[in-house]
Amino acid sequence: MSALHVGVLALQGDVREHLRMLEESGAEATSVRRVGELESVDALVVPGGESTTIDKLSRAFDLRDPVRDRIAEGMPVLGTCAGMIMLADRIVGGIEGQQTFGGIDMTVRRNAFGRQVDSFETDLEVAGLDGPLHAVFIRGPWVDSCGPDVEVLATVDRGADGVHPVVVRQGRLVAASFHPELGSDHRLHRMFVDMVRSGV
Ligand SMILES: NC(=O)CC[C@H](N)C(=O)O
Repeated sequence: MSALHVGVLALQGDVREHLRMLEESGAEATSVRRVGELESVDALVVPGGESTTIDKLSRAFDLRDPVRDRIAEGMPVLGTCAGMIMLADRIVGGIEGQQTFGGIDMTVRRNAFGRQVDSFETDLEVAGLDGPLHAVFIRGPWVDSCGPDVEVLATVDRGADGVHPVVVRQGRLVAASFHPELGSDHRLHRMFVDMVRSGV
């Protein structure tokens, strides 16, 4: 089996943790900071961190358009937390002028879980995974609305605040509101690596 090269966008955020998770899931993982590095990978992870910073740096490093082009060509991408925001076609609660790579027909709400509970952990049922996934949310977004081509793989029930998608997939783009790179559960990374390997 030939090696699968998965990059982690290394402008800001949880880069090292994703590299480790990907390696432990059977991929060869490298950080991506330059266009040449982007060209050498089969798939990309956009980590959690701060979406406004990732947006600004991606433009400063001339990576924004190349990432958008690769997404348009079908490169698989896993976006987590701020990375989910970067994959959204639309944002609520962004700062003035904030841009995304886009690709998933959804509107995400930044810092959606509110001040009291902006960081919390829960056990999530995720479609396709065997048993609940322990999910760490750190000022994460949720999906306010999404188009018909978006598959919702997990939701969180916030009681009076409603039920909101927190893991979604559209084609070869997967986005999660939380931080699957924290802890020791590799199943979301493995699902992504398997998806990239199988080419569907
Ligand atoms: N942990 C995270 O990635 C937080 C995301 C952050 N609130 C943002 O808007 O980018």
